[in-house]
Amino acid sequence: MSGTPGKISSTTLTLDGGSLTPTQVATLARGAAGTARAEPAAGAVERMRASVALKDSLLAQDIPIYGVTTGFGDSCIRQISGDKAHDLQRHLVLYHLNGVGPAAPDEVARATMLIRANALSRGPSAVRPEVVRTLLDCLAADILPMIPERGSLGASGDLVPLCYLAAALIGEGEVRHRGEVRPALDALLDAGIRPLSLEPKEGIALINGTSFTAAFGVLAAWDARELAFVADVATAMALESLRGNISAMHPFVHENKPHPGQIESARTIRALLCGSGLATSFEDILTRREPLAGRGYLQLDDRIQDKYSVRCAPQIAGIVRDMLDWVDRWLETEINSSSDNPLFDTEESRLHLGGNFYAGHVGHAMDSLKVSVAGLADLMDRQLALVVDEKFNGGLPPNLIVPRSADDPQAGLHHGFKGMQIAASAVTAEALKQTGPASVFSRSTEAHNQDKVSMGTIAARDARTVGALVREVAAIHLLALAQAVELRGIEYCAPATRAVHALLREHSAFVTRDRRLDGDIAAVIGLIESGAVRRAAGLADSDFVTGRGLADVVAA
Ligand SMILES: N[C@@H](Cc1ccccc1)C(=O)O
Repeated sequence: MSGTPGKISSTTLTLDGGSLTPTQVATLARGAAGTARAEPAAGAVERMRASVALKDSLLAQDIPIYGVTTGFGDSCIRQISGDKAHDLQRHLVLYHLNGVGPAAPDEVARATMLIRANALSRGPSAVRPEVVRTLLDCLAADILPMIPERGSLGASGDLVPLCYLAAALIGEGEVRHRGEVRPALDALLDAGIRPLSLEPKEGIALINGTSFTAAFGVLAAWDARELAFVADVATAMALESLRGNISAMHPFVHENKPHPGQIESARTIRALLCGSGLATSFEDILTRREPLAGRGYLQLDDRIQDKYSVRCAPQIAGIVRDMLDWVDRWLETEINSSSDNPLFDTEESRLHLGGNFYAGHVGHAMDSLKVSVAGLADLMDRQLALVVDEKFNGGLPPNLIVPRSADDPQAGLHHGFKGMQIAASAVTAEALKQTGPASVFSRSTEAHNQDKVSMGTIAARDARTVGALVREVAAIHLLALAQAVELRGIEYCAPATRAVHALLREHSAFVTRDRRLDGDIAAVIGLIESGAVRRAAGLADSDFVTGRGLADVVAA
């Protein structure tokens, strides 16, 4: 992950089509409404003007320009006269307004707008700078297209979803403006934004691209990074809860299998457990053990190594970290591309016809990412199963609720965290179910012009959904872990896990008797999503976005 967005809300991003980072997109998309400011770079404005001039000169020569003076897709065999070119763009937008499903959340709409504006700022799409400016003015005014989530093949671009963006810019249909649904035209006029009238090529340039898919992808990847960290926090707290063995996190182990993400997870867990009186080690176990003393067999009191969901946790969370390395690189390339067709080469004065609207890279990245992220839910659900179960939790009370004495009238009534673990298992199954690949489901469509498509939009939407489900599992798990470490004695916890426990306790009281916990879960989901859990564990936003790890910060 590259880029240093700092406080984007107080600055204006400059878009040149080549230097936007996923971090900038995620930060801007998730910032406060109306703070998303960006403008095209001077060089971008020049390039856009040059490609418009080339387009105009080719138009004047009656050369058939795909999507400008020809029909779309398979209908490219029909040329129309230049005087119909304006109307053609309008038809294009109208006949794709056929999306289905719920409207994409605001953060997705914002990310889509920023990514599309950046893509058009590269230059070869032959759109006027006004188009990019209008798009960015809407973003700054928080006028967001209502984009139905379903209907894109992720190839031929996100034609259907991006038409909703194009429609908003021309003042058609409805938008969400600071949370309120209203006619696009009213919102534009109120904000002092003149609706666009599309010039030839501008409609297809707006919609023939991967920006909606990439928006989901960037946000899913951002969530995955946060969740990898939260999984390490959970592992540290599970290890304390179970009085587990930190030796599995020793640098020697990980230097001998040096996947960087695995090393980073192990370092993070070690940093989180620094000063813990609950984590044990192989050396501790040796000092406690009774000598074999010539006997042929000895039942050991301690497990010398933990079950996989604790011992292999860095090898599991590390996969997400390592995967993000290449996923972020692919996303960064995608959002800094002309995902459009046709493209205008102003240096050679040539028109190029190609297939950059194919979202295959994002699709494959997301199909992989969602598998590894769902694996975190599986990991945490298994840890939780150990922590709540009196058969495995090393002396913690059954279901993490202190049993009443037999003569207490309430004895045997309380079930504590039993229901929480059931819910976590159900949500884990749902996350795992969502991991079926989308990119393998290519369908030949549109008169077999689009006879191989990416389905990247579905993959990216799945990946974001999986992230949300994993967050739910993590929230349930963290609540149980807060209970477990408190039962062990919070004073024995490491400072970092104690700080996480303190944050959780601000939102959820220790469970002394059966009570509903759904509100507590919702609160902790918010804490994970906003980065509050990570910050409590000691990793600030400024370090996180620049890729520094907890161990680097602690060592500094
Ligand atoms: N992506 C298609 C464009 C297209 C637009 C609208 C409908 C169909 C196809 C292409 O460039 O070939």
